[in-house]
Amino acid sequence: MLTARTPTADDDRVLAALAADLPARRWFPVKGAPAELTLHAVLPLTDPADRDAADVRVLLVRARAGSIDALLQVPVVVLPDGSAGEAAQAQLGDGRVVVDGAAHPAFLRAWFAVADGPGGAPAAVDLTTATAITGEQSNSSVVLGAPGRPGRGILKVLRALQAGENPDIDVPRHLVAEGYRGVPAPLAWLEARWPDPAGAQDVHGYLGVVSAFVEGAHDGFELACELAVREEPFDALAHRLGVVTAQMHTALTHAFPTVADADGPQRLANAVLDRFAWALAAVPALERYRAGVERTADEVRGLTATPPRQRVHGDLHLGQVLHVDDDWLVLDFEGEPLAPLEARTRPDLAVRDVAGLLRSFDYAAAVGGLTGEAADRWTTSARAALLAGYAEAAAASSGPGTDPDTDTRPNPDPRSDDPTADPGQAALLTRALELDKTLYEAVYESRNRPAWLPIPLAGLDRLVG
Ligand SMILES: Nc1ncnc2c1ncn2[C@@H]1O[C@H](COP(=O)(O)OP(=O)(O)O)[C@@H](O)[C@H]1O
Ligand SMILES: O=P(O)(O)O[C@H]1O[C@H](CO)[C@@H](O[C@H]2O[C@H](CO)[C@@H](O)[C@H](O)[C@H]2O)[C@H](O)[C@H]1O
Repeated sequence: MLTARTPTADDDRVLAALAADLPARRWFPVKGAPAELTLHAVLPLTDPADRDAADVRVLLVRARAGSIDALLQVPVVVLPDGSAGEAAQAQLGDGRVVVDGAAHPAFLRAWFAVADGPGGAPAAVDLTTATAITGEQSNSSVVLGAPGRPGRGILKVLRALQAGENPDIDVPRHLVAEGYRGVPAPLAWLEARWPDPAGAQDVHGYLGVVSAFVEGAHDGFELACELAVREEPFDALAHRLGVVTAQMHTALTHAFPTVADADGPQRLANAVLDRFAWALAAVPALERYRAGVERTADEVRGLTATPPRQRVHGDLHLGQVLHVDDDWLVLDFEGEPLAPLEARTRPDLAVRDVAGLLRSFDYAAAVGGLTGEAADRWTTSARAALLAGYAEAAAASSGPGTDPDTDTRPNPDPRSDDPTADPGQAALLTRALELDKTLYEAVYESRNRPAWLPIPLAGLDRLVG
């Protein structure tokens, strides 16, 4: 466990040198508006026992703008000028340069020296090759080890730090402990203690995790977009994804408690209205959907009940699943990065994850260039396939180790103890959670990728326009 220290004048200097560059990073949570950056604390990672060790530090930078107040992890390596080549991120003007730490060998060696877990020090992971992923990510991932060689891992440097449990590490650890094989196994993780920006106490949380690297995997979103570009159906893949999602939900009910919720319909209706108010504050153009959102919330209040709440993925979309060997693996149990941790670890409705995947089909169709009827055709059949796969596997899960894609026995009633077994109620529940997710996406896109805001807006037109 690392412990933070108070920043020195030299740390301030490093941040000052980086200040212009940080807001341009994909993971920086404030886009299109100036953010106030302050150096909150520093986690020293330089090995004090090694006189030749490189100067490795993790800056904990507080970024504030409007309603956003995030504590960001910025790992850096400070090197003599001329030794960093093209990788230098900023000059300190005193013969030293600052280099982004995330994929730097000195940072990785120091990281593994203090990490915990079955792949921690001495590292079972090959640190001689490190390649940063350049993707649409809220965090920064670095692939460790060379292709086709043993000891490959993927380090995820969590960018917006949260105190307490980290579902992205805890959930896969629990699932693997349960014998579930649908997630990459966590190999090493790093925890730290830092002063709470909002209080006098120190808090503790995770800085990152290394998971087993899945060789030859295809990102689900890229795969779906490629098919959409060629107007080829995603249906078979969507069906299997529905199966895998239902199996993940079953495994989660074994690993974590479930909670019956007598006030489920009220709670969900209020949550949709709260989500709308939150989204409206960030994207005033959403006002035109008010009547439709309120109508949906009223319909939800009329549900007889909602299914028991359980641990869920929380932000399931095609970018969180990997296709490998004709199957899907699920990643990134962090939940919605814009939500507080407490909300992300609460038991929730499993159908939230199904709704997340359904939304993703709209994104894949749009990014793949499909419009009008072609987009409708592509998404409608993918949606039907996903829902069918999910329902079949939910039914099959009542028998041990069953898989609907290989099991030939007749299915028992999928939701015999589920109050939303009525198809109309189930469809309303899915629609309400899709609406909730689409409102979230409108905020996410307006903050991160304004050019993509039309995608959730088109979704809102369809759901409540
Ligand atoms: N274990 C893994 N094996 C192979 N690739 C992975 C693995 N974990 C993540 N990736 C790749 O890294 C990308 C980002 O990972 P993810 O955990 O979703 O990060 P973020 O929370 O920042 O979105 C994924 O879309 C996937 O392409
Ligand atoms: O960074 P995370 O993967 O944890 O999730 C956030 O970023 C996602 C974008 O990368 C965002 O997902 C939205 O865009 C996806 C395509 O890039 C699309 O497949 C999803 O359906 C859509 O919600 C996600 O919402 C956000 O939390």
